[in-house]
Parts: sequence; C-alpha cells; structure tokens
Amino acid sequence: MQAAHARGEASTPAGNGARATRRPRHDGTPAGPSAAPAGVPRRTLLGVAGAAGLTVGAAAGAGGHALAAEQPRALSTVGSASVPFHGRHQAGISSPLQAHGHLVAFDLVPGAGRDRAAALMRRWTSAAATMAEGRQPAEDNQIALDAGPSSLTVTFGFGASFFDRTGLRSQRPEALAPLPPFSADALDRQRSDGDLFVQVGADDALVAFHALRVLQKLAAGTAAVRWQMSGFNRTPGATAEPRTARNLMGQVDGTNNPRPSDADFDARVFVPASARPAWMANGSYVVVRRIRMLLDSWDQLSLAEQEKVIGRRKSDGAPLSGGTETTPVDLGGRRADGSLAIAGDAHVRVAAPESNGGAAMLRRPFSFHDGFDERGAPDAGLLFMAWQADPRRGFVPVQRKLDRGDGLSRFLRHEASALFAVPGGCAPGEYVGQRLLQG
Ligand SMILES: C=CC1=C(C)c2cc3[nH]c(cc4nc(cc5[nH]c(cc1n2)c(C)c5CCC(=O)O)C(CCC(=O)O)=C4C)c(C)c3C=C
Ligand SMILES: [Fe+2]
Repeated sequence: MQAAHARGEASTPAGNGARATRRPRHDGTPAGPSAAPAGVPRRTLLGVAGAAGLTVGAAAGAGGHALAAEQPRALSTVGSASVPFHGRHQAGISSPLQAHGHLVAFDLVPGAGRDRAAALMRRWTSAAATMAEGRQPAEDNQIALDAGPSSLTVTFGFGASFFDRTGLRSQRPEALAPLPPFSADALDRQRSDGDLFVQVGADDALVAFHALRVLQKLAAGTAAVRWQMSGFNRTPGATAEPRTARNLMGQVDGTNNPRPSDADFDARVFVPASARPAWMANGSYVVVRRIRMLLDSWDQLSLAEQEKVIGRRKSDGAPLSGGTETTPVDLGGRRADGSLAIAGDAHVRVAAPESNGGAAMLRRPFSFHDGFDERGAPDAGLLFMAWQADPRRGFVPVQRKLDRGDGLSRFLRHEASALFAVPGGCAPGEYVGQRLLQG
C-alpha cells in the first residue's frame, strides 16, 4: 500500500525521492491538503467497507442511522496523507510541520552496547517505515487502527553519550561537541541530552501516540525513556488557506526559514556526502531547546511594544521596515523621524544571518503547554528545534548573539537542551544508523 505513490505527487525539493500528499512548505507553514483527491490505503478501504457492511445490517434492523452507515467514507485528506520514510534524508526534517509531535530521548540500559543498539535501530526502522505507510507493525496495540498514516514521520538521532556507551568514540562527530553555556540557560539536566533521540510527528494525535508507544515497547531491555516532551502545531485545514504557523505569543513564526528552493538550502541543513565521519553523509544536526515563554509578562506589553520586540507586525508577520510577510527585512530602513524601523535589539535583527556571519538554520518547532504552575502562570512555550549541517555554524553563533542583545530574551527561559546527530535516510532493507553501527 503506497497511498502517496498512487497519486503520483511531486518529489520533495530535498531530492530524497519523498512524495507527500501535502505540498511541503518549509516556512513553518502547516501545508494544507493537496487539491488532488485523496487516495486511501487499501487496508483502510477494505476495513471501512467491511465495517460499513456490518453496520448497515445492524443499523437498518434497528431502524437507526442507516443512511450514514450505507455510505462508506474514504479517509479525509489529512488521514490519507503520507510522507515516505525512506530517502536520502530522514523524514521529519524538511517535511511540513505536523499538528502533533513527541520528542523523546532514550538512554541505553546498563550492559546494552553496540550490538543491542544496532538491533534496536533495526527494529525501530522497520516499525517506523511500516507505520509511515499506515500499516500496523507486528504485535500491534490497535491504537491507530482506523486511521491512515496522517503524515506520520519518525526521525532518529544519536547524542554524544551514545558513542561512549557503545565504544564508538572514534566515530563521534566533532560537530556533536557539547553546546556552550548561555547566560539565559536555566537548564534541567534530567530533561536534557540523552543517548538516542526520536522525533514523532503526525497530523492525528492517536497516530502520534501509537508510534511513540510502539517505539517505546520495542526499546524494552535495551533503552529506557530519559525524557519526553509533547507539542502541537495548527491542525491542517484550520485556516482557510495554508499559512505560516503562529506560536503561543501569537507571532507568525517561520517566515524567514531557509526554503528547499534556496540554492544553499542543502548546504545549510544537511551534512555533505563528502563530510567526515562518513556515516553522517546526508544527515543533519538538531538542537532541541524547551523554551518557556513568560506569557504573563509578555501579555503586559502593548501591541506596538510586542511588535517592536520582534521587528514584525503581529497581524500578518510583515516586517516593520515595510511590505508584506514575505518582503525581505530591511535592517537599514528608517522611519520618518530617522529612527531605525527594526529596533537595535529586535529579535529578527539579532537572529538574522546578516548579523551572524551568514549563520542559518531550519527552525521546525512544536508549541507546548504542560498546565499551569503554582502561581497560575502557563507552563507553555516552544519546543524549539533547529536543523543544520553544523551547529557551530548555525545555532551556536546565533544563540550567542541572542544571549547578549535580544529584546525577546526577557520573555523566555531555556529550560532544557540537547544536541543530536541525525544520520541520513536509509533505503528499504537498511536501518537508520547502519553505516555507524556496522561500519
Ligand atoms: C538560536 C536561535 C533562535 C532561537 C532560540 C529563537 C527563539 C524564538 N524565536 C521566536 C520567534 C520568532 N523568531 C523569528 C525569527 C527568527 N528566529 C531565529 C532564531 C532563533 N529564534 C532566526 C534565525 C530567525 C529568522 C531571522 C531572519 O532571518 O529574519 C520570528 C520572525 C518570523 C520568522 O522569520 O520566523 C519570530 C516571530 C520565539 C517565540 C522564540 C522562543 C520561544
Ligand atoms: Fe526566533
């Protein structure tokens, strides 16, 4: 069953042969359903038709909801959309944002070394590839039984400690060196770092939880959950047309992300095939930060003050230097009174590649809300994720600059941090990380 393939969608510009039913947008926009009619996984069609047949008899006999039951309905485009697991790069990096996400770090259990880690990666890869097609892995728990793939992606990575635990220290990339401390850090070490990283994303909450649970069970005896964070983005179809995401401060967030159509997109986001260590070819490095938003303080600012902090209008994300959302920011632009249109400490000025020797990254976050603290303030913010070819030329210099002079930092608290090496994608029959673990 290859729902996406049957519809013959275009390959993603990432060049991994990936086909998705939703047009990939890389500006933080949860892309809307494609205009093409949705294909339906064969399993689902049979399942729906079979179930409907049974229901028709029962409903007609009861004189109840016969009409509804007589019309077996195809999955919505949201449910039937799929993102191929296999490809040059792992899925979940340049794929469109999904509505639900789980980020999980696992630690290898004592005594579990390279061989057991390799066996786990093989099990995880097989299950992830199966679920990405909307099929159930062996020994399933039926949580996602009625749903299609719902754009499920599963992405795997390795933390620095993995290489010590598996005797693979000589294979640890230099780019995986620990992130430097930043003055804004208030890090909880229990919720930071980890040997193995799994990112699950899907447009359906049950599909996302199903994948998480399957992967956690497959790890039993080899790796245990160290920390887990869950987040969300806007549901596809919630807006009349696809739009750039908003974060929990209400800002349009993701506008100036690198786009796959940019000539330098791959160079910024993915490790070149010629780079060392060789097993990281076509991979990427992800920085994960749990950034709490101090929303009670933020809400005390006027709209004009909030816009000044970012340097963009809140309503439509247009830069304060003029134009619409997609107009390039003019950092030299001035108002009639001669003052800078984009303030000296505006977030977009301080974070811009022009202010950081060209440093750039692909931001692909999830928002989070984990209740309210003892003072009634929301424990909410951004599960910030930055993907780049090398964090020493991406996240690190930009965060250093933000740490010193970003107007937004007064309203943020970085509570957890991790950096993972995410290998390239794999072909059917291979497993993610095979070149490292078998090399
Ligand atoms: C170290 C990198 C960054 C962190 C940490 C970060 C946190 C953070 N950002 C927002 C909101 C917005 N960020 C925007 C732009 C933007 N942010 C970064 C980097 C970090 N942000 C970059 C590189 C850029 C692009 C700058 C540019 O080239 O113009 C924007 C504007 C819209 C956009 O382009 O996406 C917003 C809004 C929050 C809320 C946050 C922490 C919670
Ligand atoms: Fe930002």
